[in-house]
Amino acid sequence: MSRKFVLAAAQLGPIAADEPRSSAVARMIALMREAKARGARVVVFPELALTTFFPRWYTEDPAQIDRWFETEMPSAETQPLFDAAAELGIGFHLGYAELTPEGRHFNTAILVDETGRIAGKYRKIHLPGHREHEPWRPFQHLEKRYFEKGDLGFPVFDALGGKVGMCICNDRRWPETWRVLGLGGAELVVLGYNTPLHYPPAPEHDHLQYFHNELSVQAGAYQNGLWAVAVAKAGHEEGCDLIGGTIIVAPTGEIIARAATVGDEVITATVDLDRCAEIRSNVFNFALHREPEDYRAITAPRG
Ligand SMILES: CSCC[C@@H](NC(N)=O)C(=O)O
Repeated sequence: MSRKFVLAAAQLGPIAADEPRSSAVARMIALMREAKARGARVVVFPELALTTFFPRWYTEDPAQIDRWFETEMPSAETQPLFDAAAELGIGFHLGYAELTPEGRHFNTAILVDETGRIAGKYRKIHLPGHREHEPWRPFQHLEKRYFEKGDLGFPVFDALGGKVGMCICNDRRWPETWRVLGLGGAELVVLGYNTPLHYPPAPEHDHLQYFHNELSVQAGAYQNGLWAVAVAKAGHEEGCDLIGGTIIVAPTGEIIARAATVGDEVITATVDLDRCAEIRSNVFNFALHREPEDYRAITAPRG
């Protein structure tokens, strides 16, 4: 299978709280068709792409929370997305809230290959925000309340003719995420995000939200010699502004495609997985130049 292909990132604009999943799925199918028309082999959708970003609201009622979660994938409501992908022969990445048969809640993403097979699944490890209601905030960020920490590590999957790693939103800010994926051999990392423009605990950093997104993804790509795609759910959603800034980044750290809006938008780039060697055989040749004996503090237990 060719290791050179067109990759699409499908940014989503806001999803209202009362927008049915069928509407979000229809929007994604339209973006998927556009991606295919532009020659894409795979299209990457954002974190929690089926619903509004519900951790912005506090509730103690489990039923109010569970309604945002998927108990099966595909489900009746998401099957049309799988059907469209099979019809078009295109792979996709989808973020959603997962409720397992055991009653466990995860912030999850799957990678579906061009044959319709679920080739990979990841459950978010770095859960940002807080657990209890903090009424002083203009909106909540209750991922620590509504999700368990992911239990699948940072796996790397055989897909798209190469090695594909996944992470989700806040994970992208942590160099450890990228290095573990890089050590696992990832040649492409796919991720989605919901990032509010306003960060209530440190509003003096609000103007840096786009910069920090690019800084994190570009550094992760370059320092591990891999391709990265980071895809936003963007725009004014239920009173909260979410950044756009969807990007595709080469192993050199260069941004080669960037969204121009905060709405539904497809961007594409030609990805050659063999280009990872430009970095991985040189400055970040792990076998030659890494010094793990001196990195032990990184994996010391929380103190
Ligand atoms: C409250 S922390 C900042 C927001 C966080 N968002 C998610 N979804 O992880 C992010 O890292 O983009």
